Amino acid sequence: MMLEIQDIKKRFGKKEVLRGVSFQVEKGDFLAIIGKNGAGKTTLVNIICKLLKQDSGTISYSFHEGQLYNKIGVQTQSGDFDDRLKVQDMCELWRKIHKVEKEQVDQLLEKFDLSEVKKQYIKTLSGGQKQKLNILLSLINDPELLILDELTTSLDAISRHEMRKYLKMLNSQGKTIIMVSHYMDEVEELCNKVVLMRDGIVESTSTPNELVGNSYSNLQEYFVKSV
Ligand SMILES: Nc1ncnc2c1ncn2[C@@H]1O[C@H](COP(=O)(O)OP(=O)(O)OP(=O)(O)O)[C@@H](O)[C@H]1O
Repeated sequence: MMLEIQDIKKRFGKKEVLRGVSFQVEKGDFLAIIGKNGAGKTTLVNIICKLLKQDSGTISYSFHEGQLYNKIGVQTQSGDFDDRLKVQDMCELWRKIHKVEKEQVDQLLEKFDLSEVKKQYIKTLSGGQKQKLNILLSLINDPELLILDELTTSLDAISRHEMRKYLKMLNSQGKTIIMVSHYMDEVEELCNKVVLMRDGIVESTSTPNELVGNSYSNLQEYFVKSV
C-alpha cells in the first residue's frame, strides 16, 4: 500500500471542512478525487503532502516520512512562484535540491514545450505554461507518488491531450498518481479509482465504471445528475 488515510479532520474557524476522511491508495493506483467546489479536495491533498496540518487523524506512507520530499511530487493549485525568478532559475534551484543531472531537466523542458521560454521571468508566462512548469518541477525528483491538483485546468486542448498521454505513460511505468480533477472524461479515461467527496466526507470509493453503472451513459452525466 502506498498511503493509508484514516479519519482526517480539519476545520477552518467554525467550518469543519474535512469531517473524517478515510481511504487507501495502492501502489500503481491512478486515483481521482472528485466533488463539487468546496467539498474539501484541495484541503485534503494539501494535508497528504504536508503543506497543511490536520486537526486529527493519521496518514501512513509506504516510506519513511523523512523521505517525503524525495518520494512525492506535488503540483498544487496555487503554484506561487517568486516573481524575481526566471524559469531556468527555478529549474536550477529544484535540480540542486534534488541533485539531478542537468540533462534530465533539459529533457523535461523540451517535453513540456518550455525550452523556448526558459530565459523568461515566470511572472511573464501564460497560465498554461505556469501549469506545465508546475508539473515539470513536481517530476524533477522522479517521485513514486505524484499529487496533482487540477493540473489540466489552464491547459489548451492540445496540451491537455498531451498531458493525459504523458500521465498515462507515467502511471504505466509504475508511478502512483492522485489527481484532483473537474474533468470527468479525463477521470474516466485515466483513473482506476475514484474518491467522491461531498461536504468534507468521502461519499464513495469505487471505479469509474461502478459509478456510471447502468443508469448513466458516462461519468460526466453521473456527476451532473447525482453529485
Ligand atoms: N485557509 C482557509 N481558510 C478558511 N477557509 C478555507 C481555507 N482553505 C479552504 N477553506 C474552505 O474550505 C472549504 C473547502 O475548500 P477546498 O479548497 O478544500 O475545496 P475544493 O473541493 O478543493 O474546492 P474547488 O473544487 O473549488 O477547488 C471551502 O469552503 C473553503 O472556503
